[in-house]
Amino acid sequence: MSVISTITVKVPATTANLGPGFDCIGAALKLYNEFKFTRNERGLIIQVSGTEAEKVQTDESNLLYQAFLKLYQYIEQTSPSVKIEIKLGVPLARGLGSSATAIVGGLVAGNVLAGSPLSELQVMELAIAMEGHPDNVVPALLGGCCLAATGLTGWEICDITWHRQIVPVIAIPDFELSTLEARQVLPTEVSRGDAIFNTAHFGLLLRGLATHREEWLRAALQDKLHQPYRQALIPGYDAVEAAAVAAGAYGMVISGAGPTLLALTDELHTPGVATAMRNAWKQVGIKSVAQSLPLDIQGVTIF
Ligand SMILES: Nc1ncnc2c1ncn2[C@@H]1O[C@H](COP(=O)(O)OP(=O)(O)OP(=O)(O)O)[C@@H](O)[C@H]1O
Ligand SMILES: N[C@@H](CCO)C(=O)O
Repeated sequence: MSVISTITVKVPATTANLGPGFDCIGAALKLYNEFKFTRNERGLIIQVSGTEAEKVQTDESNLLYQAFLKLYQYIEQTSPSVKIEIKLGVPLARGLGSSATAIVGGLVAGNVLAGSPLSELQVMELAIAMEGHPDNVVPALLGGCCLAATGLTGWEICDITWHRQIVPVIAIPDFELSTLEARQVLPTEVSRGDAIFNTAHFGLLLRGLATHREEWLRAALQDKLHQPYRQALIPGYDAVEAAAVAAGAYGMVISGAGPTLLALTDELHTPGVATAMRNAWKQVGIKSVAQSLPLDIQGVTIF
């Protein structure tokens, strides 16, 4: 069997939670990180280019490399020495699944270089264990919008129908919010009322996404498990939400753990919603980049 000496893995950004689906739903977006691994006898080399490249670690602590090592640990083999070239398109710590791209990229690259001993399901389980929740890594691997739930013997993954007329618009501010910090503000227990609220609204979200029925979508994006606690970490949240809705969005939510904000709208209102979100943030002194990003339906690609 010939030994593979180089491989490139392209992994999409993801937006998790979609309001009431905290820690269980996410969608892949057409924004990518690319990771090239080349066997290299002279020890670890990590080179980074692209968006905010200077912020990524270039030593053994790099998350992408840690995931690569994890794969080899799991299959009980010594990892090869590699040169890694990272091309960043997904901004870091903004709620767009940058850590998931690194985890998925490192595991998938490691698996291919090792001769593909693990199935896609095994790689997915390792990725979920590393990230701690499934809602970014699963769509990053599979593409589209995915729901992950613990089954009786392992994870159950459902692909969620996303009506083609529903367009995501994201506004990415120029400040970071780590997932760790955004999880620390959450209560460990919630009331029965809040649990029922989210159960009902999550059901409504799934039906709203499938049907594009506007009144369902407008109501469905509400959440009581994480957003009320996280909004204080995102200055201007209320103003950006009001501007997005006034410009024609069905509603707005925090993308992942934030601070990126995600509005759902239709094709016609997309430019107006993006401009309104950017302007609302500008008025409170925050620079942002706002744009529509279609769903990626392919997930991780290898070449
Ligand atoms: N391409 C990468 N290579 C190496 N490490 C990365 C890469 N991308 C992200 N990371 C690591 O992940 C951290 C960001 O993870 P964090 O979970 O806080 O945010 P996120 O994944 O962007 O957002 P969210 O999980 O809310 O979608 C970075 O600070 C960095 O340490
Ligand atoms: N579900 C996760 C996504 C961010 O990684 C959270 O909201 O904390």
